[in-house]
Amino acid sequence: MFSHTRFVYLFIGSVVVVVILMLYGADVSCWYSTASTRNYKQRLPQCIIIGVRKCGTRALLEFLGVHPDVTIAQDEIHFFNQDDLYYGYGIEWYRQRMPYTYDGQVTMEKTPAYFTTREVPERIHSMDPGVRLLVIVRDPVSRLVSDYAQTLANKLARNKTCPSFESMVFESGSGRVKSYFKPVWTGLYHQHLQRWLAFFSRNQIHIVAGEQLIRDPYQELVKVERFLNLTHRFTTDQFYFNRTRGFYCMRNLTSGHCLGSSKGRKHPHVDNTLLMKLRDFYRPSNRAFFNITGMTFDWD
Ligand SMILES: Nc1ncnc2c1ncn2[C@@H]1O[C@H](COP(=O)(O)OS(=O)(=O)O)[C@@H](OP(=O)(O)O)[C@H]1O
Repeated sequence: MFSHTRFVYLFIGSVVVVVILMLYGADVSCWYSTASTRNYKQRLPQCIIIGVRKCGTRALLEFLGVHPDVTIAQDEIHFFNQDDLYYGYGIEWYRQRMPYTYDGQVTMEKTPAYFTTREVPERIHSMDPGVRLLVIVRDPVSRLVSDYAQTLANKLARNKTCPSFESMVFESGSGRVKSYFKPVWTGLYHQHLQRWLAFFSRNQIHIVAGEQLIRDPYQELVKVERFLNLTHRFTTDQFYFNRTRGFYCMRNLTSGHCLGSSKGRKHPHVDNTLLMKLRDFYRPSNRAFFNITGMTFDWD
């Protein structure tokens, strides 16, 4: 038999343990509210980061995941862009790839290939015409060099050689930009966005400035918070600048977390005349993009 005093000690001890766990960031809500009352289940995403590849999609997703009302799918799902594979499995397959969420939380996934794949806007629209979309963009010239840096790193990791940036991006005889080369046309943001606007209204699509997310993540995240009608829960101290990485990382009560080493690679040197040619190539598309979005960026 427990004495009265032992019971009091046990009770106080349990409260102390719970408080310590909460201080260390553990979610103990499930201990006092049953899963069924808060409807804990897998849901289709109410918000998708659709692109653009190499513009900061992973940083955006993980930073948004810091918000208590956002739950993110860790992997890129590629459901809507993989015709013969995943899309054929049906929407239930997709739902099962999503994290569990409570009522009122936003489920989010990111697959950058959605932005440039022709069939995807219609497919996402048929899943949910009211879905919110996030598009993060960056200077298309740096985006292209970043894409090349990734190809180069992957080849080197497999002990393979990689053609030069110049030979991949420019035609050998004429020196013209290979506009038909996927890494090049990915940066023609206005063309892709037009296809999305055939299915979604402009106010369903929020554009995130990639360079700004690098410089000051908090400010860009607050804009997304507003776009998604989330309660304001971001604070500046959730993000800290890591000098070694040269990027902002996330902080919780116990530790910090930076993105993996494949994010923020050193870019290979590209000759200035090639960069100038690429700037000329992208300029009309950039301007069309600024017109459609009603936004301007410091790349032109
Ligand atoms: N906080 C933080 N940490 C690290 N990296 C950051 C961060 N914020 C933005 N970025 C930029 O993200 C670029 C990679 O973009 P993505 O995540 O969209 O790449 S991918 O398409 O998923 O492969 C990556 O591009 P590169 O610098 O060219 O590697 C980064 O510039």
